[in-house]
Amino acid sequence: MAAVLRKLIQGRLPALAGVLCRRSGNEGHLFLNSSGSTLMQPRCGYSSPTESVIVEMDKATGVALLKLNIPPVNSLSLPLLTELAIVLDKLEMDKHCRGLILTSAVPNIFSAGLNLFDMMDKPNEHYSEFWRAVQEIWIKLYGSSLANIAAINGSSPAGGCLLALCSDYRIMANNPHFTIGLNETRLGIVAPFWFKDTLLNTVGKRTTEISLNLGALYSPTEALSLHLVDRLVPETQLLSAATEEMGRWLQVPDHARQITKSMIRKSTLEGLLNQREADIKNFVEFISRDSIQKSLQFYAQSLQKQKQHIHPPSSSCRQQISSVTFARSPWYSLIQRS
Ligand SMILES: CC/C=C\CC/C=C/CC(=O)SCCNC(=O)CCNC(=O)[C@H](O)C(C)(C)COP(=O)(O)OP(=O)(O)OC[C@H]1O[C@@H](n2cnc3c(N)ncnc32)[C@H](O)[C@@H]1OP(=O)(O)O
Repeated sequence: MAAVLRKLIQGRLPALAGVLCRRSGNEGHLFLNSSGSTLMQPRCGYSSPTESVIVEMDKATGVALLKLNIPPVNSLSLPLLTELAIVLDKLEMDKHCRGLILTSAVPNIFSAGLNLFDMMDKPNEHYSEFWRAVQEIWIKLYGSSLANIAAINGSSPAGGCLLALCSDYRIMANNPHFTIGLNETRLGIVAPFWFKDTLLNTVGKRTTEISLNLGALYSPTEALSLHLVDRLVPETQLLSAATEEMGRWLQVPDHARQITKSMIRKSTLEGLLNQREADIKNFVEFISRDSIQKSLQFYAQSLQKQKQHIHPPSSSCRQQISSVTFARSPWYSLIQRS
C-alpha cells in the first residue's frame, strides 16, 4: 500500500508531493517531501508548548481530539498557525492515529478566523510569513489522510469557517447565536481562490456565489439547509455525536478512504500548490494597500466599539436580517446606528 500511495503522490499526483503519505509497518512513517525523497520520522507525543492546541489521543480508537485554545476567540495568529502545523504533522505521522476531531476549548467560539492584527500595520515580510502559514494549514488539513470531523461548538466566521470546511464531515451545535460563513467581503477584503474553491466543493456554485459576494454569516439551521454543515445536534451532544460519526468513517479501510479523498481533492489542492509564491505575492500586495489597511482598522475598531456601546440586536431586528445573517457584523451595527 505504501508503494501505491507513494506512486500516487510521486507520479499521478505530483503536485501533492509534500502532502503526507502514511504506511503501516514497524519502521515508522513515511513522509514524502516536495522533492519526492523519503524522510523517516520518529513517533512522538503531541505537546503544544503553549497549550494553545490541546490534543487528547484515544489510543484505543486512534482518534485524536484537537481543541483550539486561544481565548478570547481562537483567532488564527502566526504562532497559533505554527503550533497547529506542528501538531497536525505529528498526528499525520502517528501510525496509530486514524481520525481527527477538530473543536474548540473556548466557549461559544470555534474560531474567529485569521487574526486581524497579523494583517494590520506590519512589514511585508510579516504578511508574507503569515500568509505562508495560512496556506500551510489549509494544505495540511484539506490534504490530510486522516478522517477529519469538525465539531463546531461556536461561531466560525471567515478563516474559522475555512478550518471547518477542510473536514470530511461537519457537525455544528444547534445554538441560534452561533454563525458560520466566509464573511470576508464584509471586512472589505476578498476570500482567496482556494477559500472559494473549498466552499464551492462543499455547497456548489450558486450558494458560493451568494455567500461570498454578500459575505454571509449563517445560523446553524441555515448552514444545514445549504449543506455548509452536515448535521446539527444539541451542544451537550456535540462530542459524542462527532465520536459516533467518526466510527462510521473508520469502518472504511484507511487506504480506500485515503485514495478516494485524494482523488476528490487533488485538483483543488494542486490549484494552490502550483502557485503558492504567486498567491503570497498577491496577498502581500493586496493587504498592504492603504485602502485595505483602513478597512481592516475600521473593522477591528468597530468590533471593540460594538462591545463597548452596542447591545445585541433585538429578536425582531434579528428577524429582519433574515436568511442572510449579518448578525455580529460591525458594519451592520454601524449602518443601523447611522
Ligand atoms: C487576496 C486575499 C486577501 C485577503 C484575504 C484575507 C482573508 C481573511 C480571512 C479571515 O479570517 S479575516 C478575519 C475575519 N473574522 C471576523 O470577521 C470575526 C470578527 N469577530 C467577531 O465577529 C466576534 O469577535 C466573534 C463572533 C468571533 C466573537 O464575539 P464575542 O464573543 O462577542 O467576542 P468579541 O467580539 O467581544 O471579541 C473579543 C476580543 O477578540 C477580538 N477579536 C475578535 N475577532 C478577532 C480576530 N479575527 N482577530 C483578532 N482579534 C479578534 C475582539 O476585537 C475583542 O478584542 P478586545 O481587545 O476588545 O477584547
